[in-house]
Amino acid sequence: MTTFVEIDHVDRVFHLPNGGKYIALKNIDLKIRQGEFISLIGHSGCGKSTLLNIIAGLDQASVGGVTLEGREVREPGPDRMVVFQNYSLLPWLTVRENIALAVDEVYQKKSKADRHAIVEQHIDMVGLRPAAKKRPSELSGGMKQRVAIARALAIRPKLLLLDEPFGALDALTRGGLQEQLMKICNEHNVTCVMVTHDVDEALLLSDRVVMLTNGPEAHIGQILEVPIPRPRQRLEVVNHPSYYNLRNEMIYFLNQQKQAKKRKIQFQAPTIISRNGLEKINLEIGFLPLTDAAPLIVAKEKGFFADYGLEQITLSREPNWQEIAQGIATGRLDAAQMVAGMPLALTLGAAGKTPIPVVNALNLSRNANAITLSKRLYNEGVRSLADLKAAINASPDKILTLGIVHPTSMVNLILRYWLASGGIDPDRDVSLTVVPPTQMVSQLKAGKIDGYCAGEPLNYLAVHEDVGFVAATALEIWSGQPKKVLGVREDWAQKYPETYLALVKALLEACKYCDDLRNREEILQLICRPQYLDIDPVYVRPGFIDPYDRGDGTQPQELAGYNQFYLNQTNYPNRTELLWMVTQMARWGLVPFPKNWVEVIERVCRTDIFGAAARDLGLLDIGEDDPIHLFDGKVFNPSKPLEYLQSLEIKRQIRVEEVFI
Ligand SMILES: Nc1ncnc2c1ncn2[C@@H]1O[C@H](COP(=O)(O)OP(=O)(O)OP(=O)(O)O)[C@@H](O)[C@H]1O
Repeated sequence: MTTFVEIDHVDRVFHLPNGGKYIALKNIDLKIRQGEFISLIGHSGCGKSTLLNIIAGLDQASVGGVTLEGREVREPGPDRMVVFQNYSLLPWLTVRENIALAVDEVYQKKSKADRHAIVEQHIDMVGLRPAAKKRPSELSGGMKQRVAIARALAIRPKLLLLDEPFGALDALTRGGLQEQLMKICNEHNVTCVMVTHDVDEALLLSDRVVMLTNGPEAHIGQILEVPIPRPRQRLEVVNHPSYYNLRNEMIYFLNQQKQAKKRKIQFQAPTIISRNGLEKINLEIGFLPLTDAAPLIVAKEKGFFADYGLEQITLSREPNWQEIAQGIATGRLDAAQMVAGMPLALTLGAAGKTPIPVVNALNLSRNANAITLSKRLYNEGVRSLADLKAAINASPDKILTLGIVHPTSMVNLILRYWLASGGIDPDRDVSLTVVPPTQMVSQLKAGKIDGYCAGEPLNYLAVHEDVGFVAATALEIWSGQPKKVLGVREDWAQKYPETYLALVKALLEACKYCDDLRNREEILQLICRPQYLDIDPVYVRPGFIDPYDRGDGTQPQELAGYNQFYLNQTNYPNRTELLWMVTQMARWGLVPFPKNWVEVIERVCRTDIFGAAARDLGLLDIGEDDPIHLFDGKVFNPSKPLEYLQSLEIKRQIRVEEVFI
């Protein structure tokens, strides 16, 4: 993406009269393309206007900054025009004079006739010719806002900034103006950032909706791509297949922020409730709306948490894996469902982040990942990895984009491994991009990505919607691969040892329940409820209960063990597997390979806690650290990880360092 505006790690700290400080914005990082329409949405007071003012140059970031076409924004300028909710027109000037004032100021070198023509063109653009001689007091709210927009556009700003521009208008006027703005932006390729509270307005106008969390320290919680083609008609937008999904995502995010705020207020009261011999029985556990959240949902709904004394468990549905990582890092979440590599990556401080020791004493699921490629590739004859390589070779100018849910997820490591085994360099021959799971299918449908590696039900959804086919499943690449784990901070585990043990035991029981196939129908109904996956069970059945069609016309595939929660030593936090992940993260430059890898693995992989839980439950066959067999015939021998790493052909520069944890 060519960056037009870059908001580069912006913090805004306000110094308060009492000597304290208020951190309104924290680490806002966003790149905007030319011609893109971005909406900023979030609850009142979260910092939307503060951010807009920083982009406008009306306010300064305390940390980081903003660049427009590579130049730093330090003060207001005619290349950025702001349209405010209250119009800001000069009351003693007419419509024409208000617009002319800005035009005369900016275009001093143009002739009077040229300036006049610009003013008249913009009066027409917003349909105000009959009112051109009227003063603001003689205009309706909608007309005043049209003047403000015309005035802003007349000086051809590079960036149009709109702060709730239609907030004060009635619904009819608002609708008309939204359509006019959309038309003007399309015709003139205007780049816009708009603050709004209105979910439908954001979806109608935007290419991307940036959702801010509540302050203090508001940050970007989620970014939604709106894959609805332009030019847009309101009715077509509302009828677009992704509209209600996107709308639900936004409402869910906003509701969740509201609840988080409430919980923060309740936090004033003592938040640690000790009972039943446990240090803390009230836990907040994060999860993502994916099929493999089943053990957490079952533990709550079937009473396994309560059986182990954990009486007050809140399952918090999170928008993406970044939010899970942040929730654990800040202590907002006690524990979370995590992608398998996340405890390790957080502990090592992957990608230059501050290391946060996180431990795993329980694997929650295995397999149920797959690689989906687009129907377009299918129609070009791509069926296998070799076909994909041939397609890439045949079009060297076109770089395919493939989605992953998080850099530390197994899907990233598995997709990279699969590509590299076929001679495709995952960093050079294709482009990998992080997409929240909830947006994977809509981005594939919109042609923004050409495929992805993800968990279920995302692969089957692409097949069902006829936008993709499954090129390889986890069972074919590495049968039994770890998928989701239970992550908690190491200091949390030390502070609440009995609680942690109870949590592991309750979830082990839930995992066992999930792998009793007689319970699957019941579990399907539980996990699809609105507060969890919020999806029609029909989309989750394939692979979970029924076999599924891969979307390539072949017979439904045998999927026994595809969603695995307990059988075949699923839950053992296997050190060999973790070490393999270290090699892959080092292979792709996410982390250095730790000289002290034994220490790192022992620290993250808490087989001692798993062993204690298994013993208490009478489980004897708990698992062991066996070598790993992958689809390309290579065997990973844990006694020589560096040799293995060096033997891999496609890789980045390997750094071998002592890692201090
Ligand atoms: N000059 C200031 N000094 C101290 N705090 C400030 C200052 N300006 C803004 N804030 C605080 O920063 C936070 C963000 O304010 P901002 O106006 O950006 O929010 P907003 O999301 O635009 O809200 P709304 O939707 O209600 O307009 C608020 O908590 C506000 O009280």
